Amino acid sequence: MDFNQGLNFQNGYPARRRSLVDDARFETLVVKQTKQSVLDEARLRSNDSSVDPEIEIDETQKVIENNGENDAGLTEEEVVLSNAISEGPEAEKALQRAALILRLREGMNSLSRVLKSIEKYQGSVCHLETRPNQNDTSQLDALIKVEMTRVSLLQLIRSLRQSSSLEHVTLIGEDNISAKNPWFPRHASDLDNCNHLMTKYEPDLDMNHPGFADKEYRARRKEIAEIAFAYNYGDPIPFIDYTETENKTWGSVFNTVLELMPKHACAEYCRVFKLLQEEGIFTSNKIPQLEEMSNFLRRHTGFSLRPAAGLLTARDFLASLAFRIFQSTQYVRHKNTPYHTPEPDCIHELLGHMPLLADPSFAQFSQEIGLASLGASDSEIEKLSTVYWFTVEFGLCKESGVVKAYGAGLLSAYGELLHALSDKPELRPFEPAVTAVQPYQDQEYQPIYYVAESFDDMKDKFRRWVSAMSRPFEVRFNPHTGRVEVLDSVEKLESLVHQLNTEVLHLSNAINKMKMPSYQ
Ligand SMILES: C[C@H](O)[C@H](O)[C@H]1CNc2nc(N)[nH]c(=O)c2N1
Ligand SMILES: N[C@@H](Cc1ccc(O)cc1)C(=O)O
Ligand SMILES: [Fe+2]
Repeated sequence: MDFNQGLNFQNGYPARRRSLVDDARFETLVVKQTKQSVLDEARLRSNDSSVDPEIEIDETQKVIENNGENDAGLTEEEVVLSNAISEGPEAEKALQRAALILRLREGMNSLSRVLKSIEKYQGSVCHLETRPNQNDTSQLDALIKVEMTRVSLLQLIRSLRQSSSLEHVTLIGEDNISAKNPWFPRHASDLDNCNHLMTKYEPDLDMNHPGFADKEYRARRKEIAEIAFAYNYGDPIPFIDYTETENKTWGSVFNTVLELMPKHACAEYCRVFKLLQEEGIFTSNKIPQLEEMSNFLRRHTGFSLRPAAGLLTARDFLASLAFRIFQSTQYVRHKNTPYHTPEPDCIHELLGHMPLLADPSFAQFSQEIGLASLGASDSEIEKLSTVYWFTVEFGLCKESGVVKAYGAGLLSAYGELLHALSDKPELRPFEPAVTAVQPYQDQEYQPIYYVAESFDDMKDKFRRWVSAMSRPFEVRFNPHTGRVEVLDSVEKLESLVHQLNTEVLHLSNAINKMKMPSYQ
């Protein structure tokens, strides 16, 4: 991933703010670069010599961990700040507004020292708040908004960090402090800013990735990711001329799923799968193009696709569902592991997710999850994505007493599908509030799956649980404008009620007409 293209800091909050889901913790640029060079070295060795790769991996891992620790003090904002400064003398002198959060050891005494430092670096204080620290009431937390040149700001932070009267200092983006008014996409075009990636399972960075030591594979993966980085809302999704190897990988997964499906997949999945075969989109000899799949979805449920460069943060991924948009990867898993891959690829998206997204009731439900995620707190996003994980990705349900799979991660990975339905894993009844706090990993087969009484029962339970979430406002997608509206005024609600009344009138007219003798 090219960090500059993949990240956008102008969209209201930096990536780290959106990805506090445990797994989704963003690496700082510094950590990433260090990791990259260590990994490059390791790769060189494992590519070009016959040294036992096991030993290499252990050693490299140690170096990564150490480096990670050393750089832990730099936040993403500080890295961005110092990068901005290095652009030239103009940039150095540009005034920057910023918010600092400080933990003061000696209460108000420390505060006066901090204010003096700000004065010394010719900064001005625009806002100041203090409160007792929640864990240790003898200490004080302060929020200080300042305005000063970027160079001075960086110097100030460094000097504050050295001060013994401060427990710690955090710099956060100026527009990132209001929890009451969080930024979230209001229109599908805003999703151009919602494509933050989690880099942990990229073949470039993860030594366990099946493509880690395959140069050609990594180049291809990168070439396809570039398409996603360059993509903007409204563009047609570029055609990919898949290689024979890629089509063969698809074919082997496709044929195995086709074989297992009648016995193991839920009815809704099987219904749309057949439709996709009839339309010639699902065939064993070629990977469907995202554009044709997007058009198919649009006709059935109004869902559409946009290309994604890799595994997205849960917040960004869920947000797009609010607009009935699914962010889909376009590259193909490594040929050596058709039965399972640690990161989503287009086989997972196409074979796993698409059939259910073309099902009207499931599409509606997916959009509701998306809407519930907009402006949700980090801990709510974490719960939401955990439930999503154990349902949409890895869910099992009963159908006339028989356990079937509806989770996309099972229907795109026959290795895991067979594992899930064997007697190896533990099966538990699906209960959103309990499932929401179950830890999971996505590198290997799951040890635990949740089984719903039925597919519909899962949707109902999930829906009820989602609507009880604590977000202090309600949102609605307006299909006429394609915008998400916050329902916060009597006027908006009145006009909505009017609109719904008109629809109800049409529905009751239809019922009355059907009841008339002339209709029979
Ligand atoms: C919301 C939840 O975390 C879920 O597993 C998401 C995460 N990011 C993703 N990103 C991509 N590209 N494709 C996916 O299927 C997902 N799934
Ligand atoms: N394991 C899935 C792909 C996948 C990986 C990670 C995820 O978060 C989701 C899906 C497969 O092999 O098809
Ligand atoms: Fe998925």
